[in-house]
Amino acid sequence: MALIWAMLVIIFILYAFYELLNNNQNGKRYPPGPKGLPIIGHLHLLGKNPHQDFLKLAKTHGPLMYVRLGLVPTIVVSSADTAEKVLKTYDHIFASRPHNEAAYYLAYGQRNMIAAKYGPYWRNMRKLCTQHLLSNQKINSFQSMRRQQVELMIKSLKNEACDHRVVVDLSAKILSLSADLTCLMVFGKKYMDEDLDKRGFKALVNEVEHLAATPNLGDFFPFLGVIDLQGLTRRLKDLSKVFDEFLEKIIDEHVQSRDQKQSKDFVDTLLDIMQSQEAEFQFDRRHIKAILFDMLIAAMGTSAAAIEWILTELLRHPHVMKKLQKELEQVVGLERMVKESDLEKLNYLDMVVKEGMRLHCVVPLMPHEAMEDCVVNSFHIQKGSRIMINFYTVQRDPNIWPEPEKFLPERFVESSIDVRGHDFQLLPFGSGRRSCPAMQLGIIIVQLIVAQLVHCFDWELPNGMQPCDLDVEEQFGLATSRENPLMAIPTYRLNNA
Ligand code: HEM
Repeated sequence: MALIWAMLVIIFILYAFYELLNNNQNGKRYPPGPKGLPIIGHLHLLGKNPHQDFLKLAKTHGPLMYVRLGLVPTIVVSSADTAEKVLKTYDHIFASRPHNEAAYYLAYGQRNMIAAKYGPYWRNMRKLCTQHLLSNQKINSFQSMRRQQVELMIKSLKNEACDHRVVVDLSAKILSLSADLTCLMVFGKKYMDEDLDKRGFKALVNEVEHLAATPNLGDFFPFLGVIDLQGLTRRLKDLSKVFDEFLEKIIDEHVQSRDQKQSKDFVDTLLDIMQSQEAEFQFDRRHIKAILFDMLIAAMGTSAAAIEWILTELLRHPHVMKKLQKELEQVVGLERMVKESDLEKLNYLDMVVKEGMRLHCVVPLMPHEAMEDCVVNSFHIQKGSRIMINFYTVQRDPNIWPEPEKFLPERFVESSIDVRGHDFQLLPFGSGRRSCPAMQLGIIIVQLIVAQLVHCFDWELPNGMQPCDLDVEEQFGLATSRENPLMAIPTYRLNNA
């Protein structure tokens, strides 16, 4: 009991000291924001979908809003103009990442690329990944693997569709395909549910995603990290041990079979780099494991969620689905499946994918950190602040997007706006130094799988459900996906049945 009292007194003194420091604003003008509570600041205003809560708050407080999450000063950016200032004009100031308990325990002390602080280490890691793992040449080398895996999924769906009007869990199918594509590219083989440990591969990846997205008191009150009031640190340490053993085993297997291989997965490429000592920084097994972990976590859920959302909207808008099928019939024909080389001719598909990614932002809030004091829109942002660019709000801004809640692929007719980070009103892959280094791969995977599923099957909702009744509830996470699985009835439509 005495210990608890002592701790409460320490917390109170620290808090009083913190408030004293923060109330002394030296005449600086800070961005507006809602009124906060003592100690917790604005944490109570955030629910299970914080990007939606921030959108509501931004309507009152504007495109540059100040909130305090526990002890962490946080700036929320909610317009394309302000996003451009943060991600382009002052990118050199905002390109770091804040401390993150989950990444600290799971990713070797934040040694992965996603969570690394800005500096020479991150720069070297990023250069190494973009040159050796995510280059166009490397992405193309996996083209036939992608074709085979997508065809396998179509075959399995076709077999299921033979049984009259079977309802399939499309979310699960897409996630499973995305896991297989990722594992084959990164590790050179697929991992089944029974792999990794008794909980199973996908369940553990799921757990990582869940823990990484759970608000951790240690991130908002740094001194609470060691106390682990929520029991999250214990779970994170347990998970990191399981993953570390798994990744060690994979590296050992690759070391043993290296000479017999013709095509190189990511592990082979990283082992080559380690042996050649060509990396411009100390590069050992720990770094290989951190990169492998990154690739797995960053790739699987994001692509799957984007595809799931686009199919959701196609099911909600049958006339768009029909129009896309028409384009596929004209460009590909009904005698064969879609190839990657068809994608550049599919203009309507491009519009459908852009509109799906605009309306359903898969990574709505990726945190950055200010490395120096800075003035944006005449407001002061202090060094160490967490910066959240709310891509979800930007992509639903009615001043830029008429009828922003509607799924209207036609809004991209005659428009040069694309998703590659130059147009600040549409940033599904971010922009600037910390933008997604696998943008090209992400676009290929999403376009290919959406096109294939729409080309090979007619889709119907189960139990007589009307398109407008299909829900769009979101589940915030590392990748924001559908809360409820997408269920639909496929009917094979190509002539080679
Ligand atoms: C549709 C699929 C994808 C979407 C929507 C997406 C989106 C994003 C976004 C929004 C960011 C953060 C930008 C920022 O901080 O401002 C990001 C970062 C990142 N993504 Fe992706 N991504 C996708 C696929 C992938 C894939 C397939 C990989 C790997 C194979 C990948 C690897 C990464 C990495 C390593 C980072 C961190 C970059 C850094 O901090 O320097 N992503 N992604």
